[in-house]
Amino acid sequence: MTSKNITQNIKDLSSEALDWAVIQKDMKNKLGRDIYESWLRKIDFVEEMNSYVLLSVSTRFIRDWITSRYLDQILQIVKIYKKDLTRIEFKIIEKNSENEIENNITKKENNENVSFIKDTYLQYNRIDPNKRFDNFITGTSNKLAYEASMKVSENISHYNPLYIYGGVGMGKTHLLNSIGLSLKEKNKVMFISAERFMYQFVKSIKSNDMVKFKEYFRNTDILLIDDIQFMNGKEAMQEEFFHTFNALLDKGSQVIISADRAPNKLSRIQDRIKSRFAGGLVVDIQKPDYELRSKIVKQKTEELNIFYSNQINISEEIQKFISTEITTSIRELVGAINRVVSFSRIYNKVPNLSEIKVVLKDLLNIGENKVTIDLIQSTVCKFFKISKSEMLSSRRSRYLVRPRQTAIYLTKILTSKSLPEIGREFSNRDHTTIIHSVKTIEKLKEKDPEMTNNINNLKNQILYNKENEI
Ligand SMILES: Nc1ncnc2c1ncn2[C@@H]1O[C@H](COP(=O)(O)OP(=O)(O)OP(=O)(O)O)[C@@H](O)[C@H]1O
Repeated sequence: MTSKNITQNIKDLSSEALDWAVIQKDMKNKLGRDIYESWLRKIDFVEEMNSYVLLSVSTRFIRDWITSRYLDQILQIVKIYKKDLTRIEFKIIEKNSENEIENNITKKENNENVSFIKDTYLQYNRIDPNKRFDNFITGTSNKLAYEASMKVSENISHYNPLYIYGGVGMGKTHLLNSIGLSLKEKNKVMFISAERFMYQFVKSIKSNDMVKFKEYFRNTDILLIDDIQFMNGKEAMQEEFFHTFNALLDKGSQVIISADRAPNKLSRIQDRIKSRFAGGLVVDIQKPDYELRSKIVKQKTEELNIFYSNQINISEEIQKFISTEITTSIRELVGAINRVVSFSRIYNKVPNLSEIKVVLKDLLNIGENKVTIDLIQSTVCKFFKISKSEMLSSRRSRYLVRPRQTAIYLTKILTSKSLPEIGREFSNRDHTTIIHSVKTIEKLKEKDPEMTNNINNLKNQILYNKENEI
């Protein structure tokens, strides 16, 4: 199997019809089970046109939520299978029959004296048996977080709350899960992501089930809450969380929190909550150094080799290549090994180094992507001869609006930032302003060659530090 064949196989995928079930599976893997179950599972496929795909959801709220947070990632996944699709459109199709079914279930369960709401939580309280302390590999960057998690599992309320933070894919969920696993025999454990907490919270308000919601969360012995940064800006949810949190600490329950940043860096989260977080034990997980990366690669390769009865022998050279090149996160590292193993099983041979480069192309690119919003803003400001404070101001003079829209457009196409993230970097503008800016520039590009020229020029400067080539 040559690199050309592999590339061809990847290309061949584009000629097949879009299989929504496959895309849903990818969304689940890429964005995680919680986000998938809460929002993405509700998306139905309607039809595929030349350049866009039409999907449906049942309410405007769900559409807006998905559009503002996950649209980019969904499009990226869709493009893997159909690179010609450039847009996703949503249609609202109300699902009365689904609501009726849900109401009937509620009634049935109420009759049987089983709390509907409680069961709903339990469905999402699944602890993953594969993420344990004994398969968490430690190194300098995560040792402290690991040891603190072990301590909490041995001695509840010793450090309360325990707050673990670190970048994406560094092992925070793995540690929270391990704590949950080791304490669940003797304690009532609740493991939930902040996103799911929010979803249940909104659902309980809508269905007048707040009492049960409060009771359920306040009755737990161990509350593990993942990705707390997600609460940003959601005042009502923060209020509820704060009271739940205090009630739990008062009764001696253990609270463990994970986030992508330190408590004092959390944005749009009430100060009293941040200060509560900072009052417990705060530990971070840093980026893995080479030593840890190579330990993980070695151990995971050995595990998989044993699992597949010694049929997969990934050479030291390849192990070293992966450990050196994939530095972004442990998730990428583990993903890379899994991909190499899948390749070996499909093609019945271990890939050589040049094949590895094809198989892991997208992962290897991640580390090289150095385009930041700051770079885009500065380059655009220099190009249009305006200052950065003018660009970020709220002034609407024409000589500022176009450069601002251009910078927003370039951020959208050159980075993987979501619309709200881009909005925040442009002085907290709303995501609808961001959508409007992108659409305006797209339209202008179609009819104004000067605009196309400017955009190409700017793209070159940002990506390659060159002025005139594309
Ligand atoms: N030290 C480690 N040893 C073994 N596996 C690890 C380690 N750290 C992370 N992993 C694995 O890497 C993957 C990503 O880890 P995890 O989901 O815990 O990251 P995270 O920090 O919670 O990321 P996110 O912020 O995206 O939720 C998981 O499959 C996890 O089991």
